[in-house]
Amino acid sequence: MITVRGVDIRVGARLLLSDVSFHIAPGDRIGLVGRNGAGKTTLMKALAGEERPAAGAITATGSLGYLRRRTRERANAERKAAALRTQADKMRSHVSTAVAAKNMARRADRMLADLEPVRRLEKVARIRLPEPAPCGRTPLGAISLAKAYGDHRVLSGVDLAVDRGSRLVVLGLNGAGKTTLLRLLAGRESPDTGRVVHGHGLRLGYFAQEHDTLDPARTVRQNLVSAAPHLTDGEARNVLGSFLFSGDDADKPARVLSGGEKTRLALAGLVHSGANVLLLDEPTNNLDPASRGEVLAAVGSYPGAIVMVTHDEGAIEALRPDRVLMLPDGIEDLWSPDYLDLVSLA
Ligand SMILES: Nc1ncnc2c1ncn2[C@@H]1O[C@H](COP(=O)(O)OP(=O)(O)OP(=O)(O)O)[C@@H](O)[C@H]1O
Repeated sequence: MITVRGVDIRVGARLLLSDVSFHIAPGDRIGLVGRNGAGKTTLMKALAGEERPAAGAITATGSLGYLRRRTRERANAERKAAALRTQADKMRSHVSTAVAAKNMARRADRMLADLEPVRRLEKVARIRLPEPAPCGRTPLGAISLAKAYGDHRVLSGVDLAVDRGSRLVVLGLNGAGKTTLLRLLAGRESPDTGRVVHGHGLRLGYFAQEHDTLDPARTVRQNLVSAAPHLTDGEARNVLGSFLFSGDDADKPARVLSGGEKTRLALAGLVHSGANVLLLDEPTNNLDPASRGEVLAAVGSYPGAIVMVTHDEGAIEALRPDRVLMLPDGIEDLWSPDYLDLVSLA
């Protein structure tokens, strides 16, 4: 699975590709068409990890991600080894530098010998996500939201615009109103003043910390199919497998699931529901490392918009937020890694 988001590629000073976004799922067949010099080969190199984009991001999950990392490491090592060899060639002819030249050439050889051979893909990425339903440019917004419980004012004057495919992380100390904001956006509660604005084509998916989106009496499979009714039996089985539910697990009632299993099931339903905006409240709570990895891969490659509350730095890395909203003040800013220090406090 590869997700390309807002990628710019420069060749020297020239901007060869600008704002390229698309998504490749396992089994997809894509033809790249363009005139000579349009950037087809450069884009292929970028997908393989040999070219770095000047802006935007290319992310790959599963064995594709592994392959891209190996390819990048190999390209770096080959560049360094070539530079060492060039330098060694220049120094070889002088008696005073001949020994150093020989050492440099040896170092270059060692650098290449240490590289793991680039392996062919052995299996495809496990999670295959459908495209979210089409929607307008800003599927979800909020205008001047305020909420109090009794005398306790939690939120006041919070404005928000969630653009298609955008990534927003909500940060704030305990009790700052993060869950309250997500509940207001999800329509689970009403604001005292202000309003939530639904844009054209909005399909909202809400992941609540308490898993109240699951029906405890229904089985794992039934819960998935009620969240994502378009799935065939075979697809539902594959989805459950990719979210680590195998064999008999599918027939268990949701009420017997552990906290981590409920999290996985709720997220499997959401990412396959056709939702184009996901509201995720602490989606990695209670997860063992394998489940957390699957969930983060799903979050990282989901092409719709996400509004996430989390105190998990790994979840932020997978999300790659564009913007941050700080509560209770409702201050919005472009995301910067400087905000990571605040994540564990949130
Ligand atoms: N139904 C309710 N009735 C009364 N007070 C509530 C209710 N829901 C939330 N609160 C209060 O509103 C404040 C904000 O709660 P909220 O759960 O939104 O905070 P949070 O930022 O998500 O906190 P945390 O990081 O601890 O999850 C808290 O003081 C909480 O006790």
